[in-house]
Amino acid sequence: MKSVKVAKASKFSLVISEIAPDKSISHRCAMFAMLAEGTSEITNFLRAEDTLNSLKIVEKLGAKVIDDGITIKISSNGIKESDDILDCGNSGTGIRLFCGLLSSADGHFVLTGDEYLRRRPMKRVTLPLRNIGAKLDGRDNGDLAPLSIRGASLKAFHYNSKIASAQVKSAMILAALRADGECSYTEPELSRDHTERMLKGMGADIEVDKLTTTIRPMKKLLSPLKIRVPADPSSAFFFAVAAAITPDSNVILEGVTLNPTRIEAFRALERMGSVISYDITDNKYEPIGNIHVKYAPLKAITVENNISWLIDELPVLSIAFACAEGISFVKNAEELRVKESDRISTVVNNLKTCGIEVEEFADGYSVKGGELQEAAVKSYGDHRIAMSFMIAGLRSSMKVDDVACVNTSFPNFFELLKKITKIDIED
Ligand SMILES: O=C(O)C1=C[C@@H](OP(=O)(O)O)[C@@H](O)[C@H](O)C1
Ligand SMILES: C=C(OP(=O)(O)O)C(=O)O
Repeated sequence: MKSVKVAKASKFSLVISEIAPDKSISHRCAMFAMLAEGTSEITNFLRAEDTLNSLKIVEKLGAKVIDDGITIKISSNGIKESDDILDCGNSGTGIRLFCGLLSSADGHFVLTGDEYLRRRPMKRVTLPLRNIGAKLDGRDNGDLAPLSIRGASLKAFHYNSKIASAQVKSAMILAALRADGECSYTEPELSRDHTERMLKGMGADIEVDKLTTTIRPMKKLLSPLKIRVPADPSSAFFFAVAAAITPDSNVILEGVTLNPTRIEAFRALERMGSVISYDITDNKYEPIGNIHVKYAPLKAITVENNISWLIDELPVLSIAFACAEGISFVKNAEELRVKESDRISTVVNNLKTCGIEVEEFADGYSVKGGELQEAAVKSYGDHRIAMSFMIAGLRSSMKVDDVACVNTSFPNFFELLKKITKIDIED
């Protein structure tokens, strides 16, 4: 799929029940099933490239996976050495969490990924894991994939992380489950907490006290997961912004996880003036429900706190900034530079191409609200950049090149966008 042309939209009113299932939770379902005794049963698993790669890896590691198209059943008899490399594709979550899971497994493993993933930093997990005895290596002294792991015994640890990263935290929690004593992990700001919630739900001995998670090693295998994966708020947010920038529009996004560490972008949109309500309908592992977003004129805001709670949504939030009155700022967001693309420069370059005044800083950018111009922009191979600028097209028409990357997280994005406007896909 080479490019997409998105036509300017007129007002719409939609209820969307088919938002892509949560990517973070789906990865964890596949991996955590390997720690359980018995069969985990997962419905609404995200069938997108990133998470299907994790599922394939789990199979290569010896798990039995039965998929009837609705429920995925995973049973494991311990992690086995694979006779092949383990390809995480585009997924930072995949590769970093597998580092934690495999550090103590019996055998030798090689993790790799696509050209984008092979450029992303891995020292954030390989160094702390090496410090507790893991035998991990890779290019640039363990910073770049392909990574090789020789499973080893791990020492108990107390780790103070300098970055609020759920991927690092989860890798260390997975390692801690098999370390030789009680471990703790402290982060500077709470990052998404699916790992803690899900593993606790499976019976792991994990306690969370503000920014510190204490983990006692597993004495026995955990209980299997029985879970329906909720919709992904990071995917839902594209359609929240669609309604927020299209006069007289509104959207109801159904069955989304309302985990407080995941809905900060909706809170930011509320601060900008959108009318948003939340309605909890379920609560297993975490609160789940519907989010209703109504158009209202937008005003500029500064986003600088709890950045990890909206890090993936910042590209499309920036489209809302471009449609708001005043200058919005993103600060403390240097982590954006090490995602699938350097999202500070890719957002800034594309907004400039659309005639918006922007300024780039080391840790963020500013966006002066104005009129988005019809333009042709690039995805830089990054799914969130591709989808963000397709949403910008609802305001001004837009051609976005290189959009196959959308399949990493949200394969039915195009189908849903078609409910709002006309799109031409060039294969
Ligand atoms: O743990 C996770 O599932 C994720 C954590 C975040 O990355 P960091 O841990 O690098 O902040 C986020 O950007 C990513 O999309 C998913
Ligand atoms: C950063 C992302 O994912 P990952 O780190 O898993 O590649 C994302 O989905 O925006």
